[in-house]
Amino acid sequence: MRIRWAWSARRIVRHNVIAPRRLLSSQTEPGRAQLSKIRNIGIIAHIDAGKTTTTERMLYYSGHTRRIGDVDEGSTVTDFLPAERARGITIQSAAITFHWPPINQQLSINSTQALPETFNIIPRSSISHNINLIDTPGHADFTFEVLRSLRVLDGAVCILDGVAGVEAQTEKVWTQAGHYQIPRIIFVNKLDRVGAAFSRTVKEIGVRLHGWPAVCQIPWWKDGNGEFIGVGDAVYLRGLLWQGASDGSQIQAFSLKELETNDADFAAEIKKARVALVELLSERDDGMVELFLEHEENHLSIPGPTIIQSLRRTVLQNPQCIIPVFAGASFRNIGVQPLLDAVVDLLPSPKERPDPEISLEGRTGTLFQLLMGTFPSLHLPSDKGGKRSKIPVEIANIQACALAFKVVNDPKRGILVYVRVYTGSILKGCTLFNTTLHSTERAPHLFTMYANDAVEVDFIPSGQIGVITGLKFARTGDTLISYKGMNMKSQPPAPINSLQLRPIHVPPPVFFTSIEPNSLSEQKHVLDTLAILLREDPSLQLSVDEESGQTHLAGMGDLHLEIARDRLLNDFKAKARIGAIEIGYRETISISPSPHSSTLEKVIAGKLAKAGIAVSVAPVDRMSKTKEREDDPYTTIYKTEDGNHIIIHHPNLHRDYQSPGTSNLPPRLTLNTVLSALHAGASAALARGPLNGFPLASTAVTISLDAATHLFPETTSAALSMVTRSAVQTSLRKSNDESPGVMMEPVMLCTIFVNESSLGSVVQDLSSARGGQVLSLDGSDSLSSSPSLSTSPGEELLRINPTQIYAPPDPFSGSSASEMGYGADNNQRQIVARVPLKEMVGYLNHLRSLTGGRGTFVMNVDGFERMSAQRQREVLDAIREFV
Ligand SMILES: Nc1nc2c(ncn2[C@@H]2O[C@H](COP(=O)(O)OP(=O)(O)OP(=O)(O)O)[C@@H](O)[C@H]2O)c(=O)[nH]1
Repeated sequence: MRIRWAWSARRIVRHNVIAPRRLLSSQTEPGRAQLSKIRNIGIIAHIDAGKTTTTERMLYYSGHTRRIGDVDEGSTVTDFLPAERARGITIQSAAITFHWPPINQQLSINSTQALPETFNIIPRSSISHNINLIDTPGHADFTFEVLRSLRVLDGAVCILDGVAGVEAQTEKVWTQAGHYQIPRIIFVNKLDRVGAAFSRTVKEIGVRLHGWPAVCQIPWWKDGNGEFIGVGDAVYLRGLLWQGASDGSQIQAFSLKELETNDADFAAEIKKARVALVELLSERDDGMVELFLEHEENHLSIPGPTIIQSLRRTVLQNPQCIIPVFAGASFRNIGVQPLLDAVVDLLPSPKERPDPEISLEGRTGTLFQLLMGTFPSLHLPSDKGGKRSKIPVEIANIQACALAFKVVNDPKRGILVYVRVYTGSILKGCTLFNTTLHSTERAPHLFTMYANDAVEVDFIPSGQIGVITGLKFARTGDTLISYKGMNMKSQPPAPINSLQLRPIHVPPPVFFTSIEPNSLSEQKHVLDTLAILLREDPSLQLSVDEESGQTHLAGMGDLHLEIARDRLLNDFKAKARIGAIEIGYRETISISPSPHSSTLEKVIAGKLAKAGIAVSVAPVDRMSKTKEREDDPYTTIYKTEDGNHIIIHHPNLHRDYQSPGTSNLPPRLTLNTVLSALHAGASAALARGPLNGFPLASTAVTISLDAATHLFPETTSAALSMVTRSAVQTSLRKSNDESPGVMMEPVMLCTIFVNESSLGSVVQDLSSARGGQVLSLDGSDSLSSSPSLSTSPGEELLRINPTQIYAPPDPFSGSSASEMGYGADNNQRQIVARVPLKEMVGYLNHLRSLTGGRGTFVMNVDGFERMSAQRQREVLDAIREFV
């Protein structure tokens, strides 16, 4: 029988429904969708696993596009930047909204009506859901793009290439998603390719992703070992056959009985898969044990929807020990509709997610704690004598709180700020306070983004993802608050004005390039464009070299900067010369000279400005051992990614600027503006070291600001910044004159995966030719030392024996352990090593040549390390030669 997908879903529903129910039309306008009918999901995977190809099918089957976009032709919806289309890779996360099942194909329940009692056994996927899909990039250089997206996801689909199996980048992103407690399901894609090995991939899931694969579908090969034509569904006990050369919307469903006549081996394997699935679920879910007993211990008689319920319960467990696995080949249009059903059926709605983490004045807690007035050690002005009213007014006034998780420059609509709302609703035209930039701006227009269409909406409710246009400042990663009574000139009271949703740590950039506008008249356009790039991607950093006047753009990897360069020159048509991409070395000082005091008295913009300061500098590891107290209200500490500390003592100025102590400040200055000025001055001085002009790392600057001697009625923030910069520069020079500083180089923590047979040569190459330090081989010690792949503190990794994992045999390989990739020679080994970044440039090609193309690796910045005099000379000679 040939059927459309939704009809087949209904057929199943009909078999399992207890009471009759009406088919009703549904009101599914996205802004009003009930929270339980929203899925905020991401697609994560290794580069080229097929994320974009799968996304395009999702949009097509959901009815949001009329033709299937093709990555290879450059006609996809989600990869919309010219640079992405040219390279066929995803760089920017794009969030797209669609409905699944399509509204006109659902077994719909009027959303205003109470759900029938039997709802809990109707698959959720019978009813149209609002899916917000975030496509994330797969390349390691864009890991922070992935991290930023992960923060707003409620669930994720991990796509694996059925030929390559679990790859290094997948493992990394999988683990990061685990840190955010994001429930995940897996789609084994590209099963149409020669060399596809479903079974081996399933076993790799168990071993490398540390969860029990729950095989929900098995591949269906024509005549048992021919072309990939469909899947065997272990949940609903049926075969689903896709017709070749069609758009994949026609699927033939075969019952087990039909299959037993036509393809008995396949039917037998589906039954085996069902037995394995029920057994696996019984180990983790009491509900399944009960069902099993209720159905007289017959694995095959348990209804499909109840299996889905059990799977859902296990997927939502934290940590997630069971990983549902689905099969397909998106490019051949096989397997995408059941995957969409699984998204709706198995992944959580926003209300099933843990309360989001926030930070407030450096303390962490959850948003719910804040809203309920139970946030730890929170002091609010309305607290009287330590007694607190139930929900303090400062908290009750929070009308909405959202995370700007992505800023995109759209050629037609201008800057789009993608937000996820966590509480309240963002209303069209409301005033938003940006707690990162401390700026207020209006949100003139709100949109829901469909595949090729933006629909203007009046509000973005809690749990939803939407787009704000017309914002002038908001950057990727900023927290936005709507606050009762706030106008463009006011802001929420402290500490609400410091609220940060799900803050993430971005490591220091380790590559940089110089940018010079072709002419003076081009300068403004170049700088404006750079400002947009930085709003989009705060892991890019911009600085101006004081001596050469050159602008430097720094980033996470060479591809990261290459893309920025492409966007600057090609998308924005900026006319500038861009230098070669180089490694960002640092330098540090060796000794701490005596403290230095300085006063500035100067006419700035026609007005006398006056300020004084006292500073001292020291290498961080040789700082005085008296521990600075972060909660001391008279000391403010900033720590930068480069390992620099800026410690500001302000003895007679209490940090809470609402306290009477602030009366020591000059007119128009608050303590916040004073601290920002000192921080800016010190940071500017640290941007260029006295030894070779590299930025400083691991350097501590201690600033003493005595209100009585350093502040005057004429003190301005510009004067404070200038005097601080010059005093810190003088101290750094003094230190270097007394004992020359040292250069530092970025060192990477690398996790490398190789076959047993190449282990020796890779380790040898790392330790002798590249000056790396091998920290561990496999084993738990490697995991504890590798932040990219480690679990959260206290979390134990599940170690799974692959022979205990059920997977159907691969027709193209034998079933012995060795042929499945678990024999002596093919055994995957993991090496964790610290290696200087310089030695890792172009490493992938070298690794491939050492491992016959099978080795993969991921790396993170582990910090900066002092260089020996010899290495320092070599690097400087190489740089000079290059220049
Ligand atoms: N044979 C086959 N090729 C596929 C399949 N899915 C994707 N491809 C091809 O694999 C290549 C990569 O696909 P993409 O969809 O761009 O992969 P991606 O994961 O989005 O890649 P990035 O955006 O670079 O991370 C393209 O050439 C696709 O045509 C599949 O099911 N079978």
